[in-house]
Amino acid sequence: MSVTVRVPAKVNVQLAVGGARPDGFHDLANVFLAVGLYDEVTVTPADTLRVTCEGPDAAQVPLDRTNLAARAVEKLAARTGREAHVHIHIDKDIPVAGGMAGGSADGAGALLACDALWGTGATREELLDICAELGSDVPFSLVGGAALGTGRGEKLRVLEVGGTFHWVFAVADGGLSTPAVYGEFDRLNEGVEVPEPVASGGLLEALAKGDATALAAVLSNDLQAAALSLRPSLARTLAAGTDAGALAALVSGSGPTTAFLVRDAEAAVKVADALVVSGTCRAARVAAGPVPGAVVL
Ligand SMILES: C[C@@](CO)(OP(=O)(O)O)[C@H](O)COP(=O)(O)OP(=O)(O)OC[C@H]1O[C@@H](n2ccc(N)nc2=O)[C@H](O)[C@@H]1O
Ligand SMILES: Nc1ncnc2c1ncn2[C@@H]1O[C@H](COP(=O)(O)OP(=O)(O)O)[C@@H](O)[C@H]1O
Repeated sequence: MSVTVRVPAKVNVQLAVGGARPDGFHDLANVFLAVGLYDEVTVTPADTLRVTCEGPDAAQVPLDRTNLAARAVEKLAARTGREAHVHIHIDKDIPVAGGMAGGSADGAGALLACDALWGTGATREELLDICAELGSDVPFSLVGGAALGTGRGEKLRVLEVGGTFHWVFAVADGGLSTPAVYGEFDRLNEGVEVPEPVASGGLLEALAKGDATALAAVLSNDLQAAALSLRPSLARTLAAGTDAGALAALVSGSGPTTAFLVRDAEAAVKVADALVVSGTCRAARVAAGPVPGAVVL
């Protein structure tokens, strides 16, 4: 018997970053939107813990115990007094190290899949606690939809969204390390009093109304300057998307994936084609959101 869970990628429509905390993390006002690009995680009983992965970026995914899906299963097994003896298979469509929380998606997916496989009876709160231990973005991968993440991003408040937003994602060659981008943020802000991160009222209103034009005017990412500093060529990708008619362009989270908000599904195809023709990215993907978080198929 196997259980398969489907988990979406995310884009940060606002990522407000505070100064570095004593524990090395940064306080955030992180407005997440789950979008329809998915990984599927399948767990099957086995003699030992094993991870396999397929998909265009599979070669970049670690298959040892550092894989977030393996770590999630080990944590759930330890908490519920079981052996973590499962084969985890990841069918990966989310770009790796792209600022779209693919590893977090696999962690949340493996957790939910093993919870169902083993019938642990863990509460939603217990599963969210394990997610928060795994990484700042993992709780949102479980919950999906749209949410404001505070603390290091793990404390979630679900947000109402009044419509569907259409996006194009330009996938870059190679990834960017999340700690390296936060480190570059600190370097760029040396000697600066970084303000407390606060969610924008206008942005929450635009989300609630489902108003893409209003959302486009207020999208923001405090990590964008750091990502561009480490990968200056992303400026050309951002320009190619806006030249092609995107309402707005920004780096997705820590990057290097760039995200383009567009008016509708038709505009998405046009902007994606133009991005590919521009030669400024490896691939362009079309997706809409919000979509639900991790679900058992
Ligand atoms: C930037 C964001 C935006 O949603 O995601 P990505 O764009 O990378 O997917 C997140 O903050 C990434 O969350 P996640 O990838 O779960 O990070 P974690 O595993 O918790 O932490 C990895 C490292 O990132 C840095 N980090 C992470 C979160 C945070 N609030 N402050 C930090 O400084 C720390 O250096 C930490 O050691
Ligand atoms: N299941 C997983 N899928 C992808 N990457 C993983 C996974 N488990 C651990 N990792 C590690 O996490 C790093 C960040 O990957 P990912 O979560 O895709 O990007 P990001 O943090 O930019 O959203 C990768 O470079 C990889 O070493």
